[in-house]
Amino acid sequence: MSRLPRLRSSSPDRNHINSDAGPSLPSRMAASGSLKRKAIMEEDEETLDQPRKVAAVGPIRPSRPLQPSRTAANVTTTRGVATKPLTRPRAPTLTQSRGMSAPPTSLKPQSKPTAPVRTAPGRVVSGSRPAAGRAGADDKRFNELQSQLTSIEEARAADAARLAADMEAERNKVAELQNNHLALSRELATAKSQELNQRRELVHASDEIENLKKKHSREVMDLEMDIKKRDREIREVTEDLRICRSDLDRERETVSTLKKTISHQSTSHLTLTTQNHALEAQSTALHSQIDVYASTVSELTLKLEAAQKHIEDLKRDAMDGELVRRKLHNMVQELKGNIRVFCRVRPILPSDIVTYSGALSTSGSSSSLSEGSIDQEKAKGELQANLAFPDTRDHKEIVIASSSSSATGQERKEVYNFGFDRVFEPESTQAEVFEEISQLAQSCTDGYNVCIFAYGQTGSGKSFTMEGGVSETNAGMIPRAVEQVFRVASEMKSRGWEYKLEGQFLEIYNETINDLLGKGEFDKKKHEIKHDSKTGSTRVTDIEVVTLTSPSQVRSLLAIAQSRRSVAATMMNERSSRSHSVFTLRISGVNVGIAGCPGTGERCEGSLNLVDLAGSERLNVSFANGTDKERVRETQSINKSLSALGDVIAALGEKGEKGGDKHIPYRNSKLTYLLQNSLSGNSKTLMVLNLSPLAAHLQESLTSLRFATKVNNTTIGTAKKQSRTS
Ligand SMILES: Nc1ncnc2c1ncn2[C@@H]1O[C@H](COP(=O)(O)OP(=O)(O)OP(=O)(O)O)[C@@H](O)[C@H]1O
Repeated sequence: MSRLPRLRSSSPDRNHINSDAGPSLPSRMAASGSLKRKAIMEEDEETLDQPRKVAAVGPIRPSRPLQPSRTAANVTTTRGVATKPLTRPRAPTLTQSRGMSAPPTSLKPQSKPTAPVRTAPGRVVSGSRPAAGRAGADDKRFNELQSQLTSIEEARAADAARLAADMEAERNKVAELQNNHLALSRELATAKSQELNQRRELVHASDEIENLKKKHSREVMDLEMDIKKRDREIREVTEDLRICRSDLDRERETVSTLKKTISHQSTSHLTLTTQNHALEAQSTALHSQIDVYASTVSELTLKLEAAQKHIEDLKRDAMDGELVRRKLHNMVQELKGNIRVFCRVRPILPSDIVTYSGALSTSGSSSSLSEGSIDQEKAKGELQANLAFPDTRDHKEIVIASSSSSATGQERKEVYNFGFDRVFEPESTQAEVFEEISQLAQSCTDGYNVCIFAYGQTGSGKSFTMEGGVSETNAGMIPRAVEQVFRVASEMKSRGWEYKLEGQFLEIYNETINDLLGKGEFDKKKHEIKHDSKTGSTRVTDIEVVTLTSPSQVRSLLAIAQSRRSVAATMMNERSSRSHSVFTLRISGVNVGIAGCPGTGERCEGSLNLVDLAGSERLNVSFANGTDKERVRETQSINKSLSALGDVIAALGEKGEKGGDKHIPYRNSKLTYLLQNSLSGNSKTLMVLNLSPLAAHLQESLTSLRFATKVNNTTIGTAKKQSRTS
């Protein structure tokens, strides 16, 4: 049996297959860059290395079928690999012809028997026997051989025929196999191309799977996020639901409440409907009444219009009346005298009893003199000067009696009688004093300059009169005047006037001005007095001018001034006694009118100067030894300014009497220069003479009384005052 040569596929062929399958494969691998795909490709290659059923067919050359005519010896593979030759059919074994190893190719009679016949390579038929002896045997033998040969030939022919038939059969088989092979090759090619396609599809599928995986992971992430979002939403919705439920519960409660209310209201509604019907009936009745009233109203409206017109006329009359009142008030003040003098005697104080206990004839220590006790009253009687107030109706007189010893030793009694515009006894209250002063405060709001002095020796009650004590009843002239001005300003609003109030507070110490309301260091700033001749106003440079909004504010300003003065005081020197203090309240008003009645635009500017003068005692009384130079200087300065004040008032009096261009020595002191505009012209001046009730101060009191009388006899303007002196 011949076998088909086994054709193995070599690695180049595999490469060929691979190259057929894959010129695009590596590039795809490179393009994808995917390790996984590479692994798949390696796996593919390994799969290709596996032995296959079709590999025995040989390399894929479908276009070259096997050649049936090629002998086994000549058969080689296309790659030069030798294949086994087809097996030659074996001839029947010849037992007689041992030397013949192979049959002759053709059977021909030999013409030269001597010649060795080479039947087969290496074998030679020998012809060395003698031809004669052996001719018959040879012929016989030859014949035998010939017959044998013939039979061999025949056998051989038969074998050849059989062989040819076998060959033919083999060829047929080969052809069939080749056909099969071709068919299989085609199938293989088809299968390979399918495989390639499948591989491509596989790669595509891998890519797609990869993409799908990515997409899937993205989708999974999206889904997870979505789930989280949904979870959040669910939580929110749950929270909303919870809130909604609670809202719903509340709403349910509200609804039930409302239902109850509705049921109540429907009941009320029914009641109201009934009432409404009743009211409608009433309304109809009222409508008819309204008609009656409407006619009445129209009548009243006419009357009201007439009344309003009348009111406006009255308002106009009132404003005109206000002008008349001002004029009359001023005339009254002028008639009273533009310089007036009040005298006020303070009561004896417990401190006086302590101070002058040595002078008491009655025994007993000062500590035993409790207030209101008989001893104290007795002591007061002893200490008190002989003062009398005979004018019990008009309170205009004060009489002082004194006794002195003459050179001959005779006791001489003297009586001094003084008359003033008003004399206040020790029991007089602050309110009573102010009642007389309040008219001057009124003049101030009418646009006049007013000046009120408190004059007297140290401890006579000047500060008490001007500033007063802490309590309401003890409030002095300054807070009361301010309060009055505020009250008048607010009352005047109804008459069409609007006021602005400003205040300043200064002291004159040793002819130097100090700002008691200033914020800087006390006693350091230099201030100058400036007069405006056109407006008649006076201004002090660098002085703190405070806009006043309420009386309480003025009280706190007084406290500030007091504290600044206390800082400047020394143990030896009570500042308030040694300096003049001047509180100035400036009032500016404009007539803006009232509703329905336009203002006249009239303006007025007035000022109220409340002056607490320094102690008026004489130098030799205060400082008998006169060693303290500073205090001597203070006293000289005080005396100078007080005498300058007296000179100015006297000059004004002379001018009033005689007229003409009498020189008024305002510039002789800071005090008179400061008060220049408040002492002259249309100004009104009041001097409050404060007296000590003590007998010990009698001489000082008499000096003060004489000075005050001099002032009281002075006339400024039209009115002239009379006075009586002893
Ligand atoms: N009318 C009065 N009623 C009750 N106490 C008075 C009266 N007048 C003065 N005093 C008291 O007398 C004392 C001395 O008064 P005040 O300080 O006012 O005198 P002064 O003249 O201002 O003295 P100085 O010149 O030292 O300032 C104070 O304690 C005061 O309270």
